[in-house]
Amino acid sequence: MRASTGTRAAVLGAGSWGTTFAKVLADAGCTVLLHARRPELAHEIGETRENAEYLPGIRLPDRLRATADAAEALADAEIVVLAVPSQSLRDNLTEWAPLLPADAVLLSLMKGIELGSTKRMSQVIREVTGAGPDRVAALSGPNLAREIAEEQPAATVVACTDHDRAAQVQAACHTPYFRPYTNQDLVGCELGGAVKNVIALACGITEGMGFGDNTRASLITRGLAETARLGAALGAEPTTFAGLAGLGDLVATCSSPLSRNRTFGERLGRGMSVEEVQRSTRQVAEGVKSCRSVLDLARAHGVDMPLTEAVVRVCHDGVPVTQMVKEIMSREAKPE
Ligand SMILES: NC(=O)C1=CN([C@@H]2O[C@H](COP(=O)(O)OP(=O)(O)OC[C@H]3O[C@@H](n4cnc5c(N)ncnc54)[C@H](O)[C@@H]3O)[C@@H](O)[C@H]2O)C=CC1
Ligand SMILES: O=C(CO)COP(=O)(O)O
Repeated sequence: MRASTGTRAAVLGAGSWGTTFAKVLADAGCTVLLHARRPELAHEIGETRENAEYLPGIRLPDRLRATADAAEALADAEIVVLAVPSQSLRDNLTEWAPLLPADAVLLSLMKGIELGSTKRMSQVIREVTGAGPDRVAALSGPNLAREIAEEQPAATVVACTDHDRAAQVQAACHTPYFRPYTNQDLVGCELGGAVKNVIALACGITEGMGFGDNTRASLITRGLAETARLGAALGAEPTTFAGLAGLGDLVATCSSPLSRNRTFGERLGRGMSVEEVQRSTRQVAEGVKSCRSVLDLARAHGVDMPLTEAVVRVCHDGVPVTQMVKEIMSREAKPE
């Protein structure tokens, strides 16, 4: 493990993953400023060393400070971590862009595709900030926030087209419980993270309907197949989808009761409406919106994504979950 003591990091977004990753960076030796939108949350973290709303019971390290002042968070940062909901990134970043240090790495933790533009988060970051590809990275893998916050061992991928930058971020977040690998396939890693949320919704739906492990394994496997098809059309490396940002994250999210996407789907499967489920949670379940942008992206590239389409039909077209299952199962028979 390379020591990274002294690296200055800013984490923008104090939700469950932003706060957890800020802890990881601090545990790896970085000096971390965590930016919360609400001054009262920043104050509470400072006073209690806990983000009780998102991570109750987790003590945050002393090397981590919280602030509601973005300029203070970003001053002199060498690594700027973006951890807000994907659909609000463009607006948030437009506000922060003038404050970004010129050479800082911009690291996306987000797993979504922008509605309308169908852009990946790294593309939004480059467009808003003008940063070159060597400064923009993404972190993705089987990383349910609560488990990482409890220091349960896990691995992840730091993706950047520039290997040296990926290695810089890798060193900055490597701890005894968090093991980052590098990968230069940014496209594949970002797609893996965004599409697995959509497949986790499908898994949750069938779970809520009372179906078991065969159904889930079938969805995971066919979900991976359609993710890889989209990746091939967009120039991703096929091997990425067999890795942590592909299969690894897909399996974790589709299987875990901690996943917000899977839980959202489970509630739909039990009969709640999309609006009812949305009202029942404060945290972001990215797949609910990103299913539409993923499908738009697939159609623009002539890629068939039947599971993503099924999730769109339930989440946005009001199709009942029983009908969704019938539609998937009655598709034309074909070779695997
Ligand atoms: N929670 C997890 O286990 C993991 C989450 N991720 C990804 O990280 C990203 C952030 O997720 P979380 O921190 O879990 O989300 P969250 O819902 O727990 O927190 C979102 C944070 O963004 C802030 N925010 C800023 N602008 C906002 C706006 N306009 N609307 C709503 N919130 C706004 C909120 O105040 C909050 O601090 C997502 O893309 C998610 O898919 C990735 C890996 C693990
Ligand atoms: O991305 C995640 C795990 O890697 C978290 O998934 P959820 O957003 O569904 O909780």
